[in-house]
Amino acid sequence: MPVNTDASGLDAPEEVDESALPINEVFHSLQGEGRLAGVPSTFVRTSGCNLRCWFCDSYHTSWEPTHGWFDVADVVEQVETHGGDHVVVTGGEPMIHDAVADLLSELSSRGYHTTVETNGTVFRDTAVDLASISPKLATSTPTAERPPAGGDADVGVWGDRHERDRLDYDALASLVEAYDFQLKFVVTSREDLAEIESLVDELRAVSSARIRDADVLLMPEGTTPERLAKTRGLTAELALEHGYRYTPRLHVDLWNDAPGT
Ligand SMILES: C[S@@+](CC[C@H](N)C(=O)[O-])C[C@H]1O[C@@H](n2cnc3c(N)ncnc32)[C@H](O)[C@@H]1O
Ligand SMILES: Nc1nc2[nH]cc(C(=O)O)c2c(=O)[nH]1
Ligand code: SF4
Ligand SMILES: [Mg+2]
Repeated sequence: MPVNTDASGLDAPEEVDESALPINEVFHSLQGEGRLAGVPSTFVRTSGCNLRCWFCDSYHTSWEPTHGWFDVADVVEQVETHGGDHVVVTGGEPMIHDAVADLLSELSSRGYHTTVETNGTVFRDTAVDLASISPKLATSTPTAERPPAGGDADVGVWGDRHERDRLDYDALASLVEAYDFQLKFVVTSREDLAEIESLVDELRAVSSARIRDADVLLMPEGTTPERLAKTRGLTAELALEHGYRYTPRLHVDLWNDAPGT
């Protein structure tokens, strides 16, 4: 499915019904991140996000959302053309959309293994085989010194909103209690480790789920092999220091994070 260039925002046209989703792209690739890294998977990328990480590798779903509106049935049809049995629903933030719950249960009823890539701020009761949760750390917040990587959008209003909304322990607790999960943190700085440790401790305290250190994955920040070459050493070091897991970004190593990969 081609990327739609309607960048006018996320308001659905009048004629679009509630079962429609803003879709940025559907493509087949290898899962590049996390404990299913290397598994051939079809990716459904919704558009629109409630946060604005400065480093967002999907700028065209957050800072400048582009999309077309498609019914759940059309999206499922697109997925079926790619074959395979693993689907990754990502974004943008897929869980902000009501219709994503229908998409996931429809995919599941057709026998697909479903992963949701989510920032962990919204819980939905649906069919998720792996909740791949990436809570956002203080170092993700856009500032004048850390403007968005993809363009020159104004960080003022979004900096405050991102900082206010990036962590929701009720949503995080519901996600880890309801689903098999991984907690996948983007690392940009040594100071991230203390925040990750206290966040995981707090989540252990407020949820009934068992959270093992092996469920916590540290991922280097970067959308190019050159940038990853700079961030992965520190990320591996912090993973070893605490006993957390390290995850690579295979799609960046292999394909430079090009669209459709
Ligand atoms: C684009 S996000 C979409 C899903 C959801 N909004 C989220 O942030 O989890 C997919 C994954 O890419 C990660 N990510 C985004 N930009 C990144 C970057 N520059 N380097 C490393 N990981 C990044 C996110 O943390 C998340 O795990
Ligand atoms: N190959 C590949 N693996 C991925 N894992 C998570 C991705 C995402 O953008 O959510 C992603 C992606 O964009 N491409
Ligand atoms: S939460 Fe995810 S999609 Fe939203 S800005 Fe951050 S990385 Fe991008
Ligand atoms: Mg990506």
